[in-house]
Amino acid sequence: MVTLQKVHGSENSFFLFDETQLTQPLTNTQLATVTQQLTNAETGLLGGADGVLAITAAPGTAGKMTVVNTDGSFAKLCGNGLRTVARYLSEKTGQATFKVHTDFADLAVARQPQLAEGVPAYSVEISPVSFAPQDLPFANLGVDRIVDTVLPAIHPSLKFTAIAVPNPHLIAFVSPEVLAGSDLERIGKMLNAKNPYFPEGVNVTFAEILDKDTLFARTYERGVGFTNACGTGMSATTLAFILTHPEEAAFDRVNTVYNPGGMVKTIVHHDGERYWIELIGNATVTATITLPDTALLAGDWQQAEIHATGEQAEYERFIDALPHRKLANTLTEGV
Ligand SMILES: N[C@@H](CCC[C@H](N)C(=O)O)C(=O)O
Repeated sequence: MVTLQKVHGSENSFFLFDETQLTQPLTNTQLATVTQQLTNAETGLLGGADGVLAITAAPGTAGKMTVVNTDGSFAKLCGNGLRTVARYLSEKTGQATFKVHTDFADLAVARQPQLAEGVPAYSVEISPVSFAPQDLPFANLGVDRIVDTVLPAIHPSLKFTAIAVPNPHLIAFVSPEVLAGSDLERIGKMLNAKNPYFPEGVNVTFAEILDKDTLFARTYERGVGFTNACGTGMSATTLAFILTHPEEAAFDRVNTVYNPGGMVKTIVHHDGERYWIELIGNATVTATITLPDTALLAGDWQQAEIHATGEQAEYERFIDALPHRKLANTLTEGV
């Protein structure tokens, strides 16, 4: 038997699977298949999810996180997911601060005070950061760095910033009308199908500046489509905010980033050589699921024993009291 958790950060939802329960970890092909079966919105478990967070042993850290998108592609990082992995490993090991291994870096994570009664929170490091074309990667756009740049091949007037953190993000600051309009979906679909500009796809975020240090962000995700929130996207967007709007944002200052699934806090640091971002937000477990490992591999949910934790009601109470819920609800209608 294996036990999974259904988790979310800002309603960006995942199945968390600790593979140390198995005698040997799954192959990448098995993990991609399990992810596609579990997360499918129609045939998956509990209405599906945006991806799977797989945990394996990694000496010198509390564990390794592997992120698989719902389409079976592997992601370089996941910020909302890392908070839930941080919570899982914190509860498993009893540690409050530690490192989680990913393919690109060992990332510092820490337990934080609850956001509200029954809403556990964790902070996670988002890094490494790069603007280099080969790290995103991008090509055929006539530039070798995209910071506040009009890209006529993508949109006639929006100014874009492209940042790998290390997964790829393309960001534009937009008006409320453009935020609610059809450009985000059009650009997200174009750049995540076969295209000459971002050959491996890219997460596309449109953000509205609400105030000093305050944003509303919406993301069309690589390998997924629209999500309620993208943690690495909100982290990269905060860095883009500081670089492109220095009168409204600054390094080492706490930002609030609202999103369709809730809100997070972000702090961007720069020591002259490198950038890194602290992402702070909820790590919510909505259910635990126990099933035979053979059933998990076969995508057979009939023997799954599901236990709802009750945390979702507390999370919903928390977000219902947030500002900008009307905007969030309007954006998610019909998606
Ligand atoms: N939602 C995630 C990002 C997940 C990975 C993304 N789809 C990719 O392929 O880069 C987050 O919270 O960061």
